[in-house]
Amino acid sequence: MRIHVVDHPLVAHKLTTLRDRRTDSPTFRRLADELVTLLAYEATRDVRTAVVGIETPVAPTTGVRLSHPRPLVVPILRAGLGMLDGMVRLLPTAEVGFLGMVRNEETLEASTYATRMPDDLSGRQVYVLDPMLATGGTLVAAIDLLIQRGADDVTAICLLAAPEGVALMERELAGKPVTVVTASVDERLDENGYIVPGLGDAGDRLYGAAEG
Ligand SMILES: O=P(O)(O)OC[C@H]1O[C@H](OP(=O)(O)OP(=O)(O)O)[C@H](O)[C@@H]1O
Ligand SMILES: O=c1cc[nH]c(=O)[nH]1
Ligand SMILES: [Mg+2]
Repeated sequence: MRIHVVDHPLVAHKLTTLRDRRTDSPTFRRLADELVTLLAYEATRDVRTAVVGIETPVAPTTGVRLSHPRPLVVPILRAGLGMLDGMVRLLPTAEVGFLGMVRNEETLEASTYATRMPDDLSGRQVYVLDPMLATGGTLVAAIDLLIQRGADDVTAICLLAAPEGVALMERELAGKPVTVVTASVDERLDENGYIVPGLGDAGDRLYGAAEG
């Protein structure tokens, strides 16, 4: 597994406002959207392309286009949905699948409540969107499923990560074709499994507190 922490002043600037508790939901949504586009620019450095021939108004030449099969983008509901628009703005032809996952607030175990994506991902390049890599339970389970279905290149884009989650991924996904791209690896997790300093509950800050 590889990890890439994007070191860029615009990323740091947007992340600082995102972390600020005074930032309201509409601003938080806009910043998450802008930030994912910047992270996605780095995360798609190895997106697969094919050489094509074209003609400009002046001369024939060659260029590149995204190759087939198209990349699959998988936001992890709920909070990952806040990253989808920013991602598909950069990859408008990507196919989109959905994974609904929730972490039990006491045990911190992740469970899956919805899966809507192709059964066969053989040879597919997949981009998983989840703002928070905390204990890592959610992303490990999500990526295991994608690899079981045949994905051979998985990149997780996270706004924030905790060292504990990165370590779990390194342990559980060792030797697998997985990359994590994030704006920051923070200090630690607190006793409730929240990233410190973090930004709080990403789902709640995007969409309001969830019941049930
Ligand atoms: O690394 P982990 O310890 O597994 O935690 C990370 C997960 O927790 C949050 O989801 P949450 O369960 O709060 O669901 P939500 O997106 O519906 O708010 C977050 O969006 C991640 O998916
Ligand atoms: O800090 C955290 C940890 C998990 N999920 C969140 O939304 N925030
Ligand atoms: Mg949440």
